[in-house]
Amino acid sequence: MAYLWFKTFHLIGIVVWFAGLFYIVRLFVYHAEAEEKPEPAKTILKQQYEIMEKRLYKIITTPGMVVTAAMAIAIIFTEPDVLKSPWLHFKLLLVAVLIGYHFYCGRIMKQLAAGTSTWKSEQFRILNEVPTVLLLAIVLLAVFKQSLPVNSAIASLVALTLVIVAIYKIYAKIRQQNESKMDLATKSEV
Ligand code: HEM
Repeated sequence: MAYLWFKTFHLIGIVVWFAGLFYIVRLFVYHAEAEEKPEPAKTILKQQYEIMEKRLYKIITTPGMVVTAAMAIAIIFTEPDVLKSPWLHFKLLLVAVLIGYHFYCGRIMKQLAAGTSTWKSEQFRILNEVPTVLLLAIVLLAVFKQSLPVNSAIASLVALTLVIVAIYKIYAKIRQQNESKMDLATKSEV
């Protein structure tokens, strides 16, 4: 019974952790775009994003990671045999990459606050897709376990990456068209 409780909170921790990871990099996009705004909007927006990022990281994202890991350890204590499963070893490898990504986001957050970040908003948009791919890979491993259909899993990861790239390119084109339209409208007003 304890095992099911731990698994429940393991899953809740994952939802919270990923909500934070996805949202924080979206805030980085807005934070980087604020650099291009005229004063005083630039300073006001940057200060606001700095506060939002810090709160999100400390109150949502990091606790989400801690709950996920703590509940995973509790599951392993109740079912130690699971440690012998090769799928878990591979999952842990991917989780290590995810934890690295988490702390890397913390580093970028500090650089943005110090004004030393060299990241462009477009680069943050691409960075934000890293956890999407990790999420699919980890959940596939956790659900299928040793019976994971490796070929289909790789195909679905490649398909997801291609869909992300296609959406990114279409979105970039739409943004570019909108910006050109706005430029034209501003020029005709002047
Ligand atoms: C912090 C490191 C983690 C460890 C040590 C860990 C370990 C475990 C263990 C031992 C189970 C129970 C497996 C079983 O029922 O046989 C489990 C379940 C699960 N984990 Fe994790 N996990 C971790 C992080 C994650 C992350 C980051 C995700 C998602 C991105 C995830 C997704 C899942 C899912 C979906 C299940 C339920 C699988 C099922 O009921 O069949 N885990 N995890």
